[in-house]
This record gives sequence, C-alpha cells and structure tokens, in this order.
Amino acid sequence: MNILKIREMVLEAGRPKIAVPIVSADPKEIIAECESIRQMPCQILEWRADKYLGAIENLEAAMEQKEFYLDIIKILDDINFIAAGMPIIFTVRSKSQGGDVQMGQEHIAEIRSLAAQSGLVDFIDIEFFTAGSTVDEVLLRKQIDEVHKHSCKVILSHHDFLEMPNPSELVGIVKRMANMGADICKVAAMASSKEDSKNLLKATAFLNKNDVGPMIMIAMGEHGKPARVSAGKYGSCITFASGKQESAPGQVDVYTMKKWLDDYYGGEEG
Ligand SMILES: O=C1C[C@@](O)(C(=O)O)C[C@@H](O)[C@@H]1O
Repeated sequence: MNILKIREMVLEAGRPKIAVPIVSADPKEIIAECESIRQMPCQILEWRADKYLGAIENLEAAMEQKEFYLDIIKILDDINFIAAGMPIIFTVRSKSQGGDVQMGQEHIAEIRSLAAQSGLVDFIDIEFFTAGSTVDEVLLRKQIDEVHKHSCKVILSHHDFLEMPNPSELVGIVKRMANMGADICKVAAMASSKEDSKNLLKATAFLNKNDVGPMIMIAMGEHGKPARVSAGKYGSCITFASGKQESAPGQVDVYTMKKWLDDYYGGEEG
C-alpha cells in the first residue's frame, strides 16, 4: 500500500519527485513565483498559503468577510491554471509547526476545507498533532473526511524543528498517521548529526518493508541534506527543494537537488 497514483504521476519508493514551495506573501508575487517555478525541474507545486495568510492583518476578523474566501479561490485558480496539470499541495503551516499562521485549528480547518472544495488542488496538508504530542482525533477525522469527500488526498504531517525522534518513535508516528487514513504520511525532523539522519532512514526502510505509506520522510538542517536525496531509496516518495526561497532548514535549490538526484539514482527527470 505504499504507492499512490495522482493524475499521471506515481508516488512510490525510489527516485523521489521534487516538490517546490511557493513562499511569497503578496498575491501578484505568488503568481509570478508560480510561473517561474513551473519552468523549473520539479514535478509538484506546494502553495505555502500560511505565508500569504500570515501577512493579513487581523486574520480572524478578515475571515468574517466574503472577500477573504474569494481572494483565496482566485489565487488557487491562477495557480491551478499555471500548474497545467502538475499536482498541487495546499499547505497552511501553523507557527507551532514552523509556519507563519497563528490561529485556532478550527479556523485553519475551515481554510483547508475551502481549498479541498475548490477542486483546484490535489493534496491538502493537515498537521497531525494539535499541540505537543496531542492529536485532536475528532477534528482530524472531520478534516480528513471533508478532504476525501472532495476527492482530494490527505498528507498528514508532523514537523520537529528541535530534534530527531528515535526510530521507534518515528515508526509509531507514521503508523498512527496511516491508521488515521492519511494518503501520504509526512515527518520532517531536525537532524543534528549523521546519526540522526541514519535513524530517519532506518525508520523509513522499516516502514516501507512493512508496507506502511506512502511516506515523505525528511531530515531537516545541514546534516539532513544527504538524506533529502537518499530517503527515496529507503521508501520516501517526495523531496522538497527551494525555488525562490527555502521553506525549511536544509532545503537545497531545485537545480542542485535535480543534479544530486540524477547522480544518485542515475538518469534524468524533469
Ligand atoms: O512539510 C514540508 C517539508 C519542509 O518542511 C521541508 O523540510 O522541506 C518544507 C515545507 O514547505 C513542506 O510543507
């Protein structure tokens, strides 16, 4: 069960697909950035909508206005048009998970639901833990069902910017995500040593062997760079690389990533 087909793309272990995040805050810049990323050697676009939302003054009050939703739909429509068939991930990353948006999970869920309903994106990223190691199963269930109802796929994600959980913890998190109904389970954790990256790869290989997934497993930070390339071999299906600007520590630019992947896996893509 660790293969996922999205449009014409097959996500599985092996050479990972490259996803590039759109990180601008201003709508015009978002579109220009999207156009420029579309020319880059990548296979997936991620709209980090928290960068846009984080720049809106008094976000919760703005959410009372119809224009707020229309503006998001307009941007999504433009991104979808420019993507021209390239799969799109919609992400609202909260501050506690390293993003730019600080508001109640119910509000964030509402925005995710709008994106799913729009039919303009392929994946919705949903954060697995609400606070610390708490999972709000009721809200999570509601969001997953809502996304699936609109034929969108769910990426359940977890980020740890401080440390690398040990392999059994990593395995435990991914298994819980898969059991909740994630179409893709994603864990990005900080590697402060080679050992940390090895632990992430070890957990990835174990999960892959046990048919858990598909997964996106990322070692963040300088020490994690090699694992962003090799994790595919162990079972991770997507790696993230930067276009305009990195969206997480240790992300390399998309041209470098493509070259590293070509060298590591042989051949070319994209
Ligand atoms: O979750 C991820 C992975 C990421 O954090 C990274 O480490 O490359 C980058 C984010 O944009 C994306 O949403």
